[in-house]
Amino acid sequence: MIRIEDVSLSFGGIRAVDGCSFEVAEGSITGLIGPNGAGKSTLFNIVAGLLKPDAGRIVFDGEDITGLPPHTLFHRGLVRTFQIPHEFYRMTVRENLMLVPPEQAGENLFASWFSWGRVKRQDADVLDKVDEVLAFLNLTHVADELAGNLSGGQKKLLDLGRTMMTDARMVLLDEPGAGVNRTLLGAITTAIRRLNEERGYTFCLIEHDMDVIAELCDPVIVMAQGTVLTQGPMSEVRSNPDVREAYLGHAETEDAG
Ligand SMILES: Nc1ncnc2c1ncn2[C@@H]1O[C@H](COP(=O)(O)OP(=O)(O)OP(=O)(O)O)[C@@H](O)[C@H]1O
Repeated sequence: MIRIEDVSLSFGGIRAVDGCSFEVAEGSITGLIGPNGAGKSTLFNIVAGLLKPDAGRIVFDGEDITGLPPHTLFHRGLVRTFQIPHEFYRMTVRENLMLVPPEQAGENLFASWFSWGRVKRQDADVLDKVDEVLAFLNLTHVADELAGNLSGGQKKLLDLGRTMMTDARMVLLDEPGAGVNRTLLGAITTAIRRLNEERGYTFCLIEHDMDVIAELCDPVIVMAQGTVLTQGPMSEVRSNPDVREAYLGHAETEDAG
């Protein structure tokens, strides 16, 4: 579904992504792991249209999408989970979901925020879907709570909910488990799995929690020093000595530093 072809990007002298190639197959939940500084987030930002690579290309559904802006990718069904902008914390959970109905606001969340009156007039078309998303994610009981009052895990669920409002097909998730307690982590992994199995979403997710990766992802791509070190099922990746060395080598470097 997505093919990353020999992509490179340097920041000054640092080769953050260095000749990186892999594919995310349609219908998969593909994990992207690797030690700190391996280039995972930079690669995500390239795929999501936030950074342009120095070389290489990104092919989505057979079309070259390299360098296309996020709102164009959004309309093609490629979405990166949103960091909820601070202003949105002063809106309720329900209002946050109402801001991203499929055909308009997600293109530019700030634009929709400034034209809130217009968005509200579309309520009738959107409310059913909002209710469905709230129920799916077990957020109905906090629907009228301000988003800023949610726990970290609930905010991540709301992020997923906003993705669901967009009819996404391919979702890039950046550390869905970071800073989330175990109970809500279970809710998040269940939601990801259900979206994959029941709605056909394809996921590519960066995650440092290996339990989350082992539970959800096949295949797992391991990046180190800007490129792919190895890939395969978690059981294989876990026992690969090169992977261990990449992580340990990094830890030693950090210890030394
Ligand atoms: N905007 C930037 N300017 C300069 N250097 C950057 C920038 N963004 C990333 N880097 C560098 O590029 C390299 C790759 O960083 P990146 O954040 O992509 O790694 P990562 O695998 O996502 O790491 P982590 O797991 O810690 O998030 C690192 O050496 C980082 O310091």
